[in-house]
Amino acid sequence: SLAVAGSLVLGAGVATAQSSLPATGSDSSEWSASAYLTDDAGRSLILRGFNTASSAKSTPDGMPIFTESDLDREHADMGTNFVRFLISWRSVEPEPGQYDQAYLDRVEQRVGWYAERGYKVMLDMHQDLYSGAITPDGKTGNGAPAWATYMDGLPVNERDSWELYYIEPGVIRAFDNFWNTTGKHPELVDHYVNAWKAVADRFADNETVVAYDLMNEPWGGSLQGPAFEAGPLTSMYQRTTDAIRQVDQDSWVCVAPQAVGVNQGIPSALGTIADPRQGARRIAYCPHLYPLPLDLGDGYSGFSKTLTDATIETWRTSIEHVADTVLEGAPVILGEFGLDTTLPGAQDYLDRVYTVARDMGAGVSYWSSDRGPWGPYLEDGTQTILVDTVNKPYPRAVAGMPVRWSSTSDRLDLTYRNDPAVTAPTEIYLPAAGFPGDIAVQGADVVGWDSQSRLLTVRSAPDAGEVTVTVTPAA
Ligand SMILES: CN(C)c1ccc(C(=O)NC[C@H]2N[C@H](CO)[C@@H](O)[C@@H]2O)cc1
Repeated sequence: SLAVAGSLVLGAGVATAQSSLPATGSDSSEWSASAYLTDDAGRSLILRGFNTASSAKSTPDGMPIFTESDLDREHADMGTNFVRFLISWRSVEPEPGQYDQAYLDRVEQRVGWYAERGYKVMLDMHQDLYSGAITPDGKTGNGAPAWATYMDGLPVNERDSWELYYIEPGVIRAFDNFWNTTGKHPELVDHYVNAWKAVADRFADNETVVAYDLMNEPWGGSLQGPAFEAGPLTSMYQRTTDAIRQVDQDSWVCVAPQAVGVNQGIPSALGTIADPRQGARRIAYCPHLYPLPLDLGDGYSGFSKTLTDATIETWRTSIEHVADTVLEGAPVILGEFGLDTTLPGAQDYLDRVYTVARDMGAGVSYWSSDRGPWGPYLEDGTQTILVDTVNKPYPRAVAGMPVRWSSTSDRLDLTYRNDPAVTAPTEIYLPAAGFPGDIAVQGADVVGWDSQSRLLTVRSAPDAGEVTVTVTPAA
């Protein structure tokens, strides 16, 4: 048990340091963050977690191959607080107009796992290649149900790499019918909109579900670029937002640009989305980042690194234009980024992207938690470099607007403009690796320390204005 006397937390070795500490040289980069998702207490959320999981694309019950003990391990090893949880239209609406409540029960059970561990959840209506129905074995694509898959008899030839199925005639036609580019199937987007409404109706009052990611990596079929993004994609997003708001006023609606090109840094032509809710908009922007040079296999080294760095900068400019201007100051969640962690320079790439995301104020859901060299654990459970990369001190929930923060393995510096209307404390994760013993806090009063979840909570005076908190191991 903890006895809290003033700003000292007795019995847990956490003290408010008196001496002034030199600021660490944090990695220089341009800070641009201006918007965050907030929790029910009004705190700015800094979200760090994974996509869970690609395995859900093919399981009969639509659930990821990811157990509650897998989540316990992720939480204990990395202190994550967020998940982009993959759901699918085929599972929500297995037959036209019939919503599978047993499936939503399974989703709600997983959401409960995350809730019990202090996570926030974004539900991702995931598709790749439109549907499992594009090939007879059902193993190539995922997302749409078979009844919504109209290829009009056009072929889907076998391809060596999965991405190339996107340009197969049958797949392009399935997308063209979904977007009603053919003029033959206006009902498909109607169904998609209403499937989302059914999901939102289930989770509207669940404070753990903080956002809905309306479509994974949209593809326009024969419509590409502005004709697609500013046309049927923006229209579907608006219709879905309007439908969700009929049942859920408070969850964030997250919209993503088309994947091809924008994942690699090309500007998006997505149109604005109006939010009919009472009060401030709750539209977020959820792009992905996959620099093309990294796909060529040279890793993050040499000329590939030069090109990748250029991609990251152009990508950031493009993302911030859409978030700040088109979507009127929308918070950003980097819905996906990742690489084979065994590639040369992988550690530097991971550090670079997490730094850029920090400075953009972006949440991050790494692709993905699935076992293998891309993820935190190999098939046999061995850790990859990702575990120590993610397992760093970070502020998870801030009682105001973050101005800047940085951390190393054994130090965290956070400056924020205190919001006197937010009474909940600021919450900071401190890994045992860097904080094995007593903890020193400068610049704020310690409210509590939870040694199980390794969460430090601190509070400033309501009139504190701009606050700088520094947390280090006690001398
Ligand atoms: C041609 N098109 C439309 C295309 C090509 C490649 C990707 C992709 O690699 N995406 C990156 C990762 N995202 C998915 C899951 O959302 C993963 O399977 C990919 O590795 C997307 C679309």
